Amino acid sequence: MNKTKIVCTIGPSSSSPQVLADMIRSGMNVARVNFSHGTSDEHRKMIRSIRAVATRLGRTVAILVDLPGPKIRIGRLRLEPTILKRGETITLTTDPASSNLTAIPVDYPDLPSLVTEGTTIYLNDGFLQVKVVRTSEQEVDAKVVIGGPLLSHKGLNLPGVALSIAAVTPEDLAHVDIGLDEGVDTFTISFLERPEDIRILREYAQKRGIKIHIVAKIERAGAVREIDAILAEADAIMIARGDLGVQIPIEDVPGVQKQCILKANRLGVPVITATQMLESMTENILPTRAEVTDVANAILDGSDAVMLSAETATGRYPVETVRMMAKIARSIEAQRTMLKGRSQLEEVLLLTGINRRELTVDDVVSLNVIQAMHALSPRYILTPTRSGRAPRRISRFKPDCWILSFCRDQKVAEFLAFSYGVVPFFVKTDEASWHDRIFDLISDAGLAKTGDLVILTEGSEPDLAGATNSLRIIKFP
Ligand SMILES: Nc1ncnc2c1ncn2[C@@H]1O[C@H](COP(=O)(O)OP(=O)(O)OP(=O)(O)O)[C@@H](O)[C@H]1O
Ligand SMILES: CC(=O)C(=O)O
Ligand SMILES: [K+]
Ligand SMILES: [Mg+2]
Repeated sequence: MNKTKIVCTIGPSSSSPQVLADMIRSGMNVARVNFSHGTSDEHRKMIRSIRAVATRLGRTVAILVDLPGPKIRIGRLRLEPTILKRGETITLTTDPASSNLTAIPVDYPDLPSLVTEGTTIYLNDGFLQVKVVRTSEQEVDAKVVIGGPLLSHKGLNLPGVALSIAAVTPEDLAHVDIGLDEGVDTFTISFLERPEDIRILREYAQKRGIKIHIVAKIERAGAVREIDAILAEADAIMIARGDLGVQIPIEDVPGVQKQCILKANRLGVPVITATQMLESMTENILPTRAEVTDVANAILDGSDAVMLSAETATGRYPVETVRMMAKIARSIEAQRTMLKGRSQLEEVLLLTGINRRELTVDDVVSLNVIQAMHALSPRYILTPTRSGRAPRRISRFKPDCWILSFCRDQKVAEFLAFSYGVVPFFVKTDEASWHDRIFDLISDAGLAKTGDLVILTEGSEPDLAGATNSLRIIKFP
């Protein structure tokens, strides 16, 4: 099994129970349902189908609802694909009832007022570019600079233009209601720039009495600037390289990715690296060498999870792509210590702690767990947890040893599907002492035998979240 978690976008290529089952068996940990595509009925059906298949296989698959946010999109095209030719002038219309049959519909009424003559508009993650020549109340005429085929519902980007709406729109809140009705509790916010949007979404769910997990998508220049504030509010972040690569210069993406990963690791916030990871597998049975190397480097840098988008949503080889992702992960994970020795994060934390005495109690406990692991090569790290914080603090170092985590809250256990090397167990127990229950569980599952060395973290007040303050090294009884 791979320690790096694999997130797969579900779409037409992967919605059948057979394909879903094969993807789960091949290593899918999280199913992403992008609410930007399809109808509410389809979203409900998809969520139920993913749950049904996972239950049948006896596997935990977390479901991630990706909210559309203020992303501007092309509407439904009359001609699929519509070919844009270099040099020709096209018309974008915001009027759904436009009589201009060749005009390209856009779902954003403010578009004509946001652009002026000379503005470059990027379509389909920047693969197509047009330059505005004139605007009217409901139309934008633009000259094609970079042409090619355009499909319905592809994104439209205006880098640097301030969008007039918040990242959590009224439509998003309606989508959240559907997700919550279906028992989903993990949502992404797309195109956010301000950490307030995370609070708005959290409070909305809280009004229904539900605690949700929020994944902040880093895909605008503003989000990169606000990364520290966003990391303080979000439960996880996603480096959404598709839109990011248009919103900031594409050559800046690798550096931003590395910075975001290190900052997220430092705080123990799970980080997903996303988009075009094995893009060529949408068409081909094998990825390029560059793609394989990109995935491996994203993992070595400290990604908790890697994501597949069109590869599994609309690609020809969804199952083979998941299998390939899992193989790349397993190979590089086995070489981690040899290639990097002590992780960059361990260095950073040890140095700040020694020089500036800034380490917190849980920094020290998690560092000690890692030191003990290096010295003793235990069978497992065992972490009872209330909030998921203790396993995440250890997981951020990307240890070679599996972290088995035990949790009384099913939603908290499910969210650990986003953390590297963590295997969550949902334990139905109110016993004050977890130990016997945990040891029974492990030996029943055939995971350890008498005499195996394990590291166990503990809190002096087991019912308190964030109270882990000690570790024990024990021989499995
Ligand atoms: N449920 C779906 N139905 C049809 N096509 C889908 C679905 N989900 C994804 N896709 C297709 O897969 C491609 C990549 O998926 P992805 O989820 O990354 O979407 P996206 O449109 O690029 O938007 P976002 O920026 O929100 O991720 C999309 O462009 C879309 O064509
Ligand atoms: C995943 C996503 O939203 C992006 O790459 O833009
Ligand atoms: K989306
Ligand atoms: Mg995006």
